[in-house]
Amino acid sequence: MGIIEVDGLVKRYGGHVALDGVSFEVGEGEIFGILGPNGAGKTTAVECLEGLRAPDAGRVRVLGLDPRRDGDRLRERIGVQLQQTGLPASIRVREALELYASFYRSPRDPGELLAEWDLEDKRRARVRKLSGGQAQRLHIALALVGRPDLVFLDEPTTGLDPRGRRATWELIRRVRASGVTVVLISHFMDEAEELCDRLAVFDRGKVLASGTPEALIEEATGGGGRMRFRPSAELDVADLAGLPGVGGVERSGRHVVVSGTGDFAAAVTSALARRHVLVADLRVEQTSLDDAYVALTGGPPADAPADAPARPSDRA
Ligand SMILES: Nc1ncnc2c1ncn2[C@@H]1O[C@H](COP(=O)(O)OP(=O)(O)OP(=O)(O)O)[C@@H](O)[C@H]1O
Repeated sequence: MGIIEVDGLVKRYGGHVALDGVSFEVGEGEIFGILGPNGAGKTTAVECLEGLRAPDAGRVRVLGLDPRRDGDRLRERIGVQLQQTGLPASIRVREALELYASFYRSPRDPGELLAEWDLEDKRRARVRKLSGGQAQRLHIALALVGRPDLVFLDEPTTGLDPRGRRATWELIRRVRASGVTVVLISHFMDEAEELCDRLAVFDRGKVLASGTPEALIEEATGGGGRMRFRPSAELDVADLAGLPGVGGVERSGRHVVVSGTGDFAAAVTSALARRHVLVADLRVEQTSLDDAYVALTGGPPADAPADAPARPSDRA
């Protein structure tokens, strides 16, 4: 049985269909990603899971409970990271954790959470004075106070610098390692590929695809990768197009870009060697979740911040 089971979920706002027969399942101990462009229905789906919205049709079970009927019991066992906590602006970090702890029968020790989320130095700081990264970490710590079995993290690394993002990824992995199932809403494809065991791509109220990042990449793009290089001598690109596994060859300025599957890179390398052509600036990239997302939704994440870190490529 899944920790979350969603089958044929429909939610309308007036005449607008926000969720149009959504189905997916989340297994125990997974980090499950919910991806999709703005307005795809991600928040609406998560709100239905948390019992905050009543579905118009379909079946939703979270930890074996019906979120609408058993909302109180469910909320004792889930943690929700909110972008805005609605905390009084003058409250201090430690007080916020103590306040949240008071809502639960057997809460985590606030001091332990301060240490775990690197907020010890800030325990007496007012919440409104925290930096973006510190506030983000506090919001996650608050979601964990009640020892949840399942936690919903909404864009947990938005606004963090690259080091902060990696540190947060590590902590999210630790949350999972402690036995908590994680549902992660994200616009960052590198983050989803790095962290998620499985994920669902939403678009216009439907789930376009779900599965492991690897399966999604394979399904949406056929897998494979791209090779980009600058040849040392004139090269007839048509010669490369017929090699085994090669799907496409194009010129990009002085560079040649070859895409393909299987052992295409080895075939291209030996063809070049036979023609005594050397390569410079060689870069080989595996097809990424970003490519799969673009293939599925027809565009990049609509609101991915312009300074979103580029996906690291495998440089040969
Ligand atoms: N309370 C509401 N009343 C009317 N329409 C709403 C309401 N909430 C959301 N919608 C609409 O439902 C659709 C799905 O919205 P939702 O917030 O679930 O998308 P999302 O995928 O979370 O988007 P984002 O990435 O921007 O947060 C959108 O078209 C949105 O405008």
